[in-house]
Parts: sequence; C-alpha cells; structure tokens
Amino acid sequence: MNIVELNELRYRWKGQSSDILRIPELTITKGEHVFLRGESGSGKTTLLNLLAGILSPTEGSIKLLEKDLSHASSMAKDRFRADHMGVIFQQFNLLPYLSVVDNVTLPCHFSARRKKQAGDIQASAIQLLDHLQLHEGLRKSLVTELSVGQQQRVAVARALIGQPEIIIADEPTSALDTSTRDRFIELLFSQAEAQQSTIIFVSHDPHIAERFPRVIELSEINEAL
Ligand SMILES: Nc1ncnc2c1ncn2[C@@H]1O[C@H](COP(=O)(O)OP(=O)(O)OP(=O)(O)O)[C@@H](O)[C@H]1O
Repeated sequence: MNIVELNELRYRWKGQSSDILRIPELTITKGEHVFLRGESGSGKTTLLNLLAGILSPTEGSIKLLEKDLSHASSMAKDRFRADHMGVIFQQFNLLPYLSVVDNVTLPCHFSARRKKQAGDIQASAIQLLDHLQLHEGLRKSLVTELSVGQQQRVAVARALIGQPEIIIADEPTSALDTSTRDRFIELLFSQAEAQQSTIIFVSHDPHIAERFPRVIELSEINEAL
C-alpha cells in the first residue's frame, strides 16, 4: 500500500518569484523508514509541513493513505492528521500546563480512532514512556520541569500513541547525547515496527541516516533546486 504519493507537486512561498519545491513524483510505501536529507534551507521542513497538511501545495497532488488531501479543507486535514499521523517537530509543541502523561494522551482526546487503538490511554502512555526509559517519577511532572532530552521522549510517546500509520519527525534528536540518541532511534524503530507505522525523518546527523534503509536526497527528487 502507498502511504505517501506525490504527483507534480509544486510549492512556492507567497511573495517569492520561484518554487522552493518541484517534485514530479515520490512514493513511500507502508512500513518504510525514510530519511530525508538535504542542505539547510533546501525545503525539508517545508515538505514535511506539506505532508502533515499544515501547508497546501501551490500545484499538484499529495495522496496520503491513498486519499487525495491536496484540496481538502483545513478542518479535514486537521482531522486526518489527528487520526493518522504522529508528528514530532523541532519545537515539540508540548503543552506546558499539562503533565507528562497528559501530554502523551492528548492525541487520543482529538481522535476517537487513536483512543480506540490505544485502549486504556493512561496505561498506553505509561507503557510508551517506560519503553522510552523516562524515569517513572517524572510521569506526573509538568513538561516544563523536564530537560530537553526528556521532553523529546515525551514528544515521541505522544507521536506513537494510538498507532498512527505515519510518523513525521523533524530533527527530533538535536538535543540528545549520542547514547540517548541511539536508544531513541532503536525505540522509535521498534515501536514503529510493532505498529507497522511508516517513518519520515529529517535530520542533519549522518549517523542517523546510516540506520535508515531508505535515504532520499532532496536534491535528487526536487527539480526546483
Ligand atoms: N514561513 C515562511 N515564509 C517564507 N519563506 C519561508 C518560510 N519558511 C521557510 N521559508 C523558506 O523556505 C526555504 C526552505 O526552508 P525549510 O525550513 O523548508 O528548509 P530546511 O531544508 O528544513 O532547512 P534546515 O535544514 O535549515 O532546517 C528557505 O529558503 C526558507 O527561507
């Protein structure tokens, strides 16, 4: 099954005279772990935002799970993201006034599908946090009391809860030391494999790229560069 299908995709920022992205074709299939590589400013985050439905293509189509979402309303895209995507961005977008566990269970409050798949959402959050080796004593803490590396793990648990089909991660390991980074990747992979999720991962770290079975060089698929 194709999880992502791009066709003749173009994206141009408002006020710019040229496209930042022009991708004739890209297909990512179920369960693939894909690493997206490219120079700073080449459009990696822009592409992830298009996939996540935060931006809309200037031209062309984006199909996710075989549904064409290019011209869907923002509400429909928000719904789709809540139901089918776990997103980890550079700024983790954790809610400062909620505890660690409540941040992790958040997607289940926006998506009945994710809630159903998680089952007991508190237990599911705790299980994910345990897998990610977040100290038990921190579960009830506010996320503002956590180190950046600990916050990254909370963001990962939140992305994985309720078994979304697509995990999108933009530089999620930038604040981790090498051993925590390696453990983080192991856990992301094993969790994604257990739930058959597709991963699309952006990072500047060449050691992480080595771990991915498929590396996409943005310059090779993007004719706008
Ligand atoms: N909100 C915006 N409005 C206008 N231009 C933008 C906006 N966000 C990004 N850009 C431009 O789009 C281009 C691609 O940016 P993007 O963040 O996608 O690159 P990137 O490959 O993720 O870079 P990095 O590796 O440094 O994070 C840059 O030239 C940037 O200036």
